[in-house]
Amino acid sequence: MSVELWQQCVELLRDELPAQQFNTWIRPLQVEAEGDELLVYAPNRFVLDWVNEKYLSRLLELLGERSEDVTPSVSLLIGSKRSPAPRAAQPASLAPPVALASAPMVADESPSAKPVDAQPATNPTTVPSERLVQVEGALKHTSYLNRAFTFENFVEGKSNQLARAAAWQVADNPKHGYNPLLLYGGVGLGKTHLMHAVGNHLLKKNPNAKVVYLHSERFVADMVKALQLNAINEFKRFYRSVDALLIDDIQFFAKKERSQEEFFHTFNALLEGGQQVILTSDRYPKEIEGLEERLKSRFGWGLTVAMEPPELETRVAILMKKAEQTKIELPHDAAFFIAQRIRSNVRELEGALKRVIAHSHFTNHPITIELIRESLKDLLALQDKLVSIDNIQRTVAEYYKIKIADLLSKRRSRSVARPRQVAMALSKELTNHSLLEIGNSFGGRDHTTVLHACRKIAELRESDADIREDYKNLLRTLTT
Ligand SMILES: Nc1ncnc2c1ncn2[C@@H]1O[C@H](COP(=O)(O)OP(=O)(O)OP(=O)(O)O)[C@@H](O)[C@H]1O
Repeated sequence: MSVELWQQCVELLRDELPAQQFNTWIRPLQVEAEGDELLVYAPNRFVLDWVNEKYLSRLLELLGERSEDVTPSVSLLIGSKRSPAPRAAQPASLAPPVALASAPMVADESPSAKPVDAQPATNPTTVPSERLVQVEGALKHTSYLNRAFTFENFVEGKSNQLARAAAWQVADNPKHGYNPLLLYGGVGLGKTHLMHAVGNHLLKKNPNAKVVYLHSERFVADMVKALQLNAINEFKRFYRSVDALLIDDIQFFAKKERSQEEFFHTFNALLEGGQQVILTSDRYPKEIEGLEERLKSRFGWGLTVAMEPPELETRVAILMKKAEQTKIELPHDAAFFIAQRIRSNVRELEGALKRVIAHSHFTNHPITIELIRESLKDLLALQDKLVSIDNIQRTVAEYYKIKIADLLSKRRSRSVARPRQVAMALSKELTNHSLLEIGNSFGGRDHTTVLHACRKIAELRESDADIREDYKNLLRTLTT
């Protein structure tokens, strides 16, 4: 059984699963061959159990179809390829009670390799008190959490459900949740909000808890300062004494070797001490260039969850929630209008709402679609310019590698008809043109053809992973 064959099957599974599920459960798996057997490593028991329950049988089926008369033999383990749990050393009792004829499981809850290069505890410092105060001064600001970022204020939707559940688990059950918890995704999608929500919840449960939040650049700056002041020991002690360490945007650690080194040791010390670590990143950590492999591998010990841009219904719910918080009356159709047009991320959505509210206060008029059009005039004009039917046709043709003329033609072959339907559905979703106008722009088709295309694509987005992915990619290209 080869690793390549496994990778092929993983690729096939990628087509069958929504991207978020794939990224959360399948992507962190590592694999290596041992004789005829494949050893598949999950970063923790949670992932292992989930993969075992939900995806392993499908993977075995795919492997079976491709490995002719050999019965696929796969062992699912906890650990990682570079430091796998030594199988021979595991007593039989480690195998969880899951019967899997062709996929025996061996699990080791704790990461097998203790960090060999973890630094010993630092000696008590003898630095003069003045320097100590300076360093503490530099560190003090780190502990402030944004009290407004709570679970209650966080609107749940398909795109953030998993991340919210994982964060809640950590908040409600630290030490038994995932450690580290790493949330990743594009800008303004609520990573910082969720991270603070955990911190706030920990503080609510235990007001004496030392919960420290900071941006990774702050960590770097503090470390540089501590080095300059020859007070790195205080720095180490401070960060290792926390109950929970929350670090935002760890991609900024890339290429900062000394900081990574320090962070690595802090991280290990916290994990060993059972203290909680929560991290965010703007991309999948394995894809951060200039980040040491050993750090990437440590991140995998906990749970890594993707956050996606919210879908329309969630955007509407977020707007309603924000309006409620500011005690502003926002009619549902007005929220819908804004949510339909501002789709890139939640921060932009909030920004648009703030502008609308300010405009309403300023003119002393209630919030109506008319008022929204007026207050977001420049934004909407810019968007209309970007998202014209012409632009949609150009982008779709490019994406599917067909000619724009094909989209407008009468050709009915699948390779052209499906992209045409996608382009029509996108035109309906992203522009304010009527069905009739859209039909006219696609070679003079009537409005029922456009309606049929929109329904067909909506249906396929539910049932066909390829179309779902294509549509998502095209939406992203056209709106960001
Ligand atoms: N699901 C949500 N419900 C309510 N508010 C949300 C939600 N998601 C994001 N927000 C709000 O959107 C704004 C941006 O969120 P946040 O700062 O957490 O994004 P981020 O993913 O950390 O972005 P960046 O990578 O740019 O730091 C915040 O004001 C936050 O409260």
